[in-house]
Amino acid sequence: MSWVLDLQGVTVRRGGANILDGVDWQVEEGERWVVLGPNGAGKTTLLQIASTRMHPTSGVAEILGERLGKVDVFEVRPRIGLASAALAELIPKGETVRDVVLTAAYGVTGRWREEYEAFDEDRATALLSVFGVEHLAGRYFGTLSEGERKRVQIARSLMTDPELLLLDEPAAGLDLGGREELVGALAELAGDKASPVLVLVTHHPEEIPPGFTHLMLVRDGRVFRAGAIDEIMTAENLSEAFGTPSRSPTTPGAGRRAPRSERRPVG
Ligand SMILES: Nc1ncnc2c1ncn2[C@@H]1O[C@H](COP(=O)(O)OP(=O)(O)OP(=O)(O)O)[C@@H](O)[C@H]1O
Repeated sequence: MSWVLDLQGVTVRRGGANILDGVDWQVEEGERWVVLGPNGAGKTTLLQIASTRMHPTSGVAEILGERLGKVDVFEVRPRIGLASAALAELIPKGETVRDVVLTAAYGVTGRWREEYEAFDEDRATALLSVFGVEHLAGRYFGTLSEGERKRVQIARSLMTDPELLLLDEPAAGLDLGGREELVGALAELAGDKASPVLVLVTHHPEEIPPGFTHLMLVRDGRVFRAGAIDEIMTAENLSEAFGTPSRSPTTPGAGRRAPRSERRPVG
């Protein structure tokens, strides 16, 4: 079996503490994962490993069949799409939206002297159109609303036609309407068989779009529960992972997935 992600005993040690602690995680072709957990649980660190931006202190991480530490990460990165706040900060505010997407073809932020083919230009335009922001192609990235920026970032993350797409809190900073729209766009992505393997990091259960198949709950740098989303998404598991009293985690109007023990039979 060739896994898209295969982490075995992955530990990351920083400042005298294990911020990831013995993480085992296997992701297969076609799966759509949500990584959910409270602030500071280690979700972003996990994506840093999965995106080859960080190496484990101990343990083994294989990404798209390549073992971290034994592969030139710059060869693997074009196969991985990433949208995160840290990456967004690197995008120059005076870059046009079209170039924000286009420059992903070279894995850079900020257009300089690279030459792009007509094919690249067409793909960038098509991706902006998929996320409903093609009318913003000529605008400067710094002038966009937060919701528009998120859509542009996801379009950018798909530019290299990646095999694995990692989204770190894509709905952070959005108002309710913006979040609803983004969740809808992610649901479409999840439902499209041509989409890459998806990993969505969030700490809000109500931001989980329909179509996601697997859930990992992280707590204190460890995998608390992981598996098929319908099995793991229970009120008990969520309250234990978040250390909160058991209650529905969904908010009115936003909820897509009530936890299993709270769903009512239909009909
Ligand atoms: N370089 C570092 N040195 C020391 N501690 C670190 C370092 N990087 C991260 N941490 C700590 O590791 C823990 C996990 O951080 P991480 O950003 O992965 O959590 P997270 O689950 O993504 O949190 P959030 O939901 O708040 O974004 C946090 O307590 C953070 O302070």
